[in-house]
Amino acid sequence: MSPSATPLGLPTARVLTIAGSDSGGGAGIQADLKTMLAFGVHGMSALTAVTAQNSLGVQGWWPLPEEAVRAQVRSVVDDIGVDAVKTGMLGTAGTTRLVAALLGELPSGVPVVVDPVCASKHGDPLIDDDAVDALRGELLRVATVITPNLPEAELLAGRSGTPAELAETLLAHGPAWVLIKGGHAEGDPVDHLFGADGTVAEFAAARSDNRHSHGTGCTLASAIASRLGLGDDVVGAVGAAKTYISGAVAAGFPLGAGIGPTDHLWRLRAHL
Ligand SMILES: Nc1ncnc2c1ncn2[C@@H]1O[C@H](COP(=O)(O)OP(=O)(O)OP(=O)(O)O)[C@@H](O)[C@H]1O
Ligand SMILES: Cc1ncc(CO)c(N)n1
Repeated sequence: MSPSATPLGLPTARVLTIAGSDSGGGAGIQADLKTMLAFGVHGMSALTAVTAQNSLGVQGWWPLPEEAVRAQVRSVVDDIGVDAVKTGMLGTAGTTRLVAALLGELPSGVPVVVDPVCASKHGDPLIDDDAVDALRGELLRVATVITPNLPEAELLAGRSGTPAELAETLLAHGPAWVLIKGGHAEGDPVDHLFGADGTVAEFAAARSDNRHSHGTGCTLASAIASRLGLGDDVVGAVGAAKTYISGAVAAGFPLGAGIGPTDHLWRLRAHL
């Protein structure tokens, strides 16, 4: 669908990310806004937490006051408006509950992509233990699509199992779609999409042996939100996002001594 087909007939879509900051620039808000730019949409942000983070791991994180999160979301929604929303690191149980409530107040039909971020690529926690219940009990039900990786799907489902079994448990918590990402599995990364309406789809790609894959989850979810904001259906949006993340991982580059970022500009690099 062309960008001129956004709900308000605007030349682009307005997409809001509610997420944490990654000082290293590869994940979080920074990845989200870069991805949105690459998809030609207008990216906006509500910051939930600040992390001190680099290619080696997360050295610390600090939540923002809930009042600040509420004010950022309201400022954007009340004036500029949103065609799609993506959530990432929410950090605390209180912020998770607040964001669920704010998303419940959105005009009906605004797609919401929930990336249930629990840990960084290095396994460093990005969420308090007691926030998992809030994620499962309050955030999933306001989501159009949730995008857990395998460990997150098992944590939220409270069990292990095949992607189909995990998705069945997660769909019971209320999201319309569950996309279980395969980046953590052996072999080529296959992402499995399940709809509450019974739709099942698989998105496969060749595994890139590039280790510089910091922020893949944030990037994929923001790409899905961007395409949904532009009017794609969920299957189309996930397909476009998968193509984008596959190219971005393959082009990821070595910044720092550990896991570097993906290249959000990989499609345009040759033209710069
Ligand atoms: N090495 C790889 N090659 C190609 N695609 C990959 C690779 N690693 C991950 N992906 C893809 O990236 C997307 C994100 O998956 P992943 O499981 O890495 O998410 P994540 O763990 O939430 O990421 P992060 O926590 O780093 O943000 C998926 O579409 C997955 O298939
Ligand atoms: C701020 C932030 N959000 C999400 C992730 C998950 O990759 C990360 N590493 N940092």
